[in-house]
Amino acid sequence: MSKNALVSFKGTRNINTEIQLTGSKSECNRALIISALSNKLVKVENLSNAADTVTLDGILNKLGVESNELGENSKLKTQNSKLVDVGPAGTAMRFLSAYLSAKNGNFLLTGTERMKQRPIGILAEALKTIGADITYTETNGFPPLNIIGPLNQKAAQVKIKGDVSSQYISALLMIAPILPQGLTLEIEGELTSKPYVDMTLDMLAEVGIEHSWNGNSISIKPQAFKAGTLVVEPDWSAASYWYSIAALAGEAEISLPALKEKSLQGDSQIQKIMKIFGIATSKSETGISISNLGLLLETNRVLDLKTCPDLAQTIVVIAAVLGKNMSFTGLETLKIKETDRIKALQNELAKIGVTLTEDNLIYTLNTDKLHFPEKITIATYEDHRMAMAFAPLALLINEVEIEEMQVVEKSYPYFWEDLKKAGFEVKEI
Ligand SMILES: O=C(O)C1=C[C@@H](OP(=O)(O)O)[C@@H](O)[C@H](O)C1
Ligand SMILES: C=C(OP(=O)(O)O)C(=O)O
Repeated sequence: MSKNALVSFKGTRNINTEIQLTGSKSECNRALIISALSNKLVKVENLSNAADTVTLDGILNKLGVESNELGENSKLKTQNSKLVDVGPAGTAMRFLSAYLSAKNGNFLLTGTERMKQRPIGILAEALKTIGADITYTETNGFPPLNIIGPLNQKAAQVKIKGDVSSQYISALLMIAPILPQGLTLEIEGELTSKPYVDMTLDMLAEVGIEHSWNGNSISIKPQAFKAGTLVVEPDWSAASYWYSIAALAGEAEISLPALKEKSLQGDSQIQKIMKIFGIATSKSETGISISNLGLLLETNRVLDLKTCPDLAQTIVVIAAVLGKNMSFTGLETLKIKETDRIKALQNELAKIGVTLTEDNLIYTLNTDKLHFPEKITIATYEDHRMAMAFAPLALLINEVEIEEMQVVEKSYPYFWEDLKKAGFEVKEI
């Protein structure tokens, strides 16, 4: 049985701290795949300690050692598939589906029970069109996948739906340069989480891979990776919890070294979004610094979060506890993440009298019955972001119990230590 965290904050709600955030898991997981595809010509610096990154790194290292043992050019003769378990890591599942299709071997790619409910058919079918040998071993369209590589390229052009997960597109773009005919993706429908596709293309460009993007079509020709080092920046999604702490504190001055205002990560737009909650961001000598100006702007507006889905829980919870009846769009993909994040938010916000209701894909908070009990217990649904989005409530509620505290490992393993550093009391119970 895993432990819960009992979080509290004693004394005046004044936060003055410096937090060194771990590397971005999105950048890391791309860097690791690119490094493996380049046969280690590309190096990675500032690897994250996020469990999703540690898992992917471990898998790629193990596969690398095994393929070296067999010799560079020998075809794997094994009949039995090799088990590759990504646990809860969505990027690892999606990126490895493409990577393993291009590799020599017979793999059973699987993950947690939740991973088996997260759709992968759009990516798997696109890979099959390109020539991959993939079968669903349990449910059509969902992991686990049996992948027998390397693929024999049949098509260089593939249509792919863009509105379910950008990770499918990133996965395909990363293997494109090593495909004999390269790849053109024709994106159908609106592209969700677009900054993550930009991040993929920018990181590929850093190691010499060129692309063209015209209208809805992205092309990458077969080409070689250039030797180089991909240096990972701190995680902006993790930074969002410090914006939340700043917003709920009376006074706050939080320094986040090494973060860049202009980042490859789309979640850096938290800087702009948080202005409406009175949080200012400034450049410091070491990184960035955030402070609470105590000024709340007019929040009677609709915020579109399609380009930053991982910020949704943070922002919805901040608006809820500050009593802002805001509306949000672009939340469609939240239902297929670590949990159904809409349901999880609705359940947990109900505990402070707040509702989140949907009408025509517009989600609206009603905070008219907002109240803060003496103690609240938050369920986390195997979702790191539920734990981290709700923990800052300890600035407003005497005791906040966060169930299954280890969930934060997925992207921000030192979250609880960092909270303590900032003056929170965190007891494991
Ligand atoms: O490519 C990435 O690194 C990610 C893309 C996003 O997923 P979707 O594209 O499925 O929205 C995001 O939610 C996830 O945490 C990381
Ligand atoms: C959705 C997330 O991750 P993934 O899809 O990689 O599991 C996340 O980190 O919020």
